[in-house]
Amino acid sequence: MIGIRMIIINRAEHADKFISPSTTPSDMTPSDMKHLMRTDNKGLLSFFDLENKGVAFNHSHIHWKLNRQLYTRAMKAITNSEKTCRMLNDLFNEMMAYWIYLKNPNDNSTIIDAVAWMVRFSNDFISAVVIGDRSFAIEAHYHKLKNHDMSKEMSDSEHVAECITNFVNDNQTIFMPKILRFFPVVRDRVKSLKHTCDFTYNILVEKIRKRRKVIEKTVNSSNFDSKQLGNDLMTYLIIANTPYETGSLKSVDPSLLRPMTDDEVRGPLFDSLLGSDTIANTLSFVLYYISRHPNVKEKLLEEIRTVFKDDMNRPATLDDLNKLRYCEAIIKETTRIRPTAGMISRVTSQPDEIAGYNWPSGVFFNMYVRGINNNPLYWKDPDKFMPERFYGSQNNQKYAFTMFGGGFRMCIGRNLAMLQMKLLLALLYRKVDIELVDMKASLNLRTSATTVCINLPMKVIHKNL
Ligand code: HEM
Repeated sequence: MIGIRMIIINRAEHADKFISPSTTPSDMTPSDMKHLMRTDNKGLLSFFDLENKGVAFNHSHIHWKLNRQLYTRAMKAITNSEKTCRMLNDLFNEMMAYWIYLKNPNDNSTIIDAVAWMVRFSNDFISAVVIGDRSFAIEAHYHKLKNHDMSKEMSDSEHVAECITNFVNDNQTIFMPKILRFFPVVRDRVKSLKHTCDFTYNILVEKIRKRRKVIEKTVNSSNFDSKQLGNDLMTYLIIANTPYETGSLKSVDPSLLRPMTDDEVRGPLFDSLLGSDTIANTLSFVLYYISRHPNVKEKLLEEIRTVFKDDMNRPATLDDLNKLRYCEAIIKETTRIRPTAGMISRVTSQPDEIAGYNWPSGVFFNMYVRGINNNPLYWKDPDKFMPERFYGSQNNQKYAFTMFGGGFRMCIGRNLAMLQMKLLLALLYRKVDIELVDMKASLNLRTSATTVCINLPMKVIHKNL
């Protein structure tokens, strides 16, 4: 990256040294926690108001710790819930209806840009479960494709989806040294990203204000019961440090023992929307690899038939989730070969010996996930797409496969992401077949801090219409 010295780690056995362990007691001080930060904060984090907000980019140890605890607690409650599965089924039915409206009149197929639809689906799903308030990205996308007029709510949803994609596609900009901000090419990227952030922040803050009012009304009602409060991240954040908080917080800095401001609540919600885009890109890669491997598709269909038996119309449930083992293996194998998060970064917080050398503090390390995931040292026939390799204990080397990072800063949304990806894959292949429009075309990729798919033309063939 321009202006930044970076040490690349391409051996799994060296990663453990700079990816902090996740077992340190929560009352340890920042200096006890080694290498917690992802960047040295000389970039534009404060310009984008990310420096002490949320989790993913948070550079303030005390704010990160508070957000991480609240976020983790909410994700546990949200992920293991049948309500979450129901939302997924409902959104799937909605997307399927739009694909049928868009069907070619001469046959049973619809041509889609799989990435665009996966982005909208994930956006709606993550908004519904994390914010507790659905957005209208799927519906808005359909109307956009049909050139229909849209309500403000709908065009806002479509614009948020575009903003999130824009942010994820160019997130390296926020790490650029401040001095480069005024350089001609960088200036335009910073401007575009600033618009992206401001627009999305405003939409989120508007929703937070509305929710505060609803919560106030609920808790002031004469027959108030805490179960009436929503089971979503936004509610958990709004009631944190108020008498209505249900769990306790560990070793939080005394200055943060107060209700969070709207902008503070907005932080983890913004992180979640970014996570929705990561799901969408991972799913797009999964669809691509399944189309390229008919034998894998056949095994997937077999698993779907076994799990759903004769009823291909019933909603998918949490119970199905645990049975979809091959589905999970396909997702992991896709990620091994083509990870969306191809690098995991940390900055040394104190002098340390890493990969056989002594380093001072402040050194920027990047674990080259894609290289390690595909290294023949750890993987037999790494170029072969073989989901079955994730069945046994083929590889015991820690960090030989990394999908969600590790240590204190491991992905908070990993279980929710897996839930969405597994159930959606099963629902999709139950109802339709999906093929690449051009089997010879390679993936159209863009790599920033993550690798994304720019577009993916696919043909959806509707079964039983
Ligand atoms: C397939 C989907 C996803 C993948 C592959 C993925 C991957 C990752 C990776 C590699 C990291 C960095 C971990 C590290 O530095 O050790 C991360 C962090 C994070 N992810 Fe995800 N993620 C996904 C979905 C999600 C979702 C759906 C959410 C939220 C709803 C989410 C929320 C976060 C947050 C908040 C962090 C920052 C954690 C911290 O800094 O403490 N992710 N993710």
